[in-house]
Amino acid sequence: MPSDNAPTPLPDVPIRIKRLPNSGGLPLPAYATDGAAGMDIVAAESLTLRPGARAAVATGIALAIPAGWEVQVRPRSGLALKNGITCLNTPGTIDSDYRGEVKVILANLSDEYFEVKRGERIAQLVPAQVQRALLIEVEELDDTKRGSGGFGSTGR
Ligand SMILES: O=c1ccn([C@H]2C[C@H](O)[C@@H](COP(=O)(O)OP(=O)(O)OP(=O)(O)O)O2)c(=O)[nH]1
Ligand SMILES: [Mg+2]
Repeated sequence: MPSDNAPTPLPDVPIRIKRLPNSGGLPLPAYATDGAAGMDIVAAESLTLRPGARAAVATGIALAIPAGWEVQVRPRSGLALKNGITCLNTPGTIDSDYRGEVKVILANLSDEYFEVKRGERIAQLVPAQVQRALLIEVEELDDTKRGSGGFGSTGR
């Protein structure tokens, strides 16, 4: 049971989507369950990924994401765990001004060939609000306890 003080979910962000000529018969990205964070997106082509290979896989869709937002392309854990298939550039970034076909850059980290079948769900899309930075160039930065320590400097 949700508690009485459950936070209000953010409203759905509207994103215009266009089917491209190669999308015939394919479903649009969709949430698999009511609580799914990502919309599963399917491959619009079939291909074979040899061990260690990567490919930009067509999805048959293009988006117009509202300004101030992006869409992240993330791997599916089942493909990762069972087949060693991930998105090489995860999370992939779809810019709000990109109007080309959304592609999923799959990599086969396993030692077996992997068949991507057209219509198979290969990744998931998550919209995210983007905060842009204003860079302020300075001569000196303030001191901190960490300083330039990093990359395991605090121990395991
Ligand atoms: O997984 C991805 C990542 C990117 N893109 C598209 C949409 C994105 O807006 C564009 C550019 O992506 P990114 O900025 O990550 O790549 P880049 O190498 O910096 O290319 P560019 O110089 O075009 O920005 O490529 C995809 O379709 N799928
Ligand atoms: Mg870029």
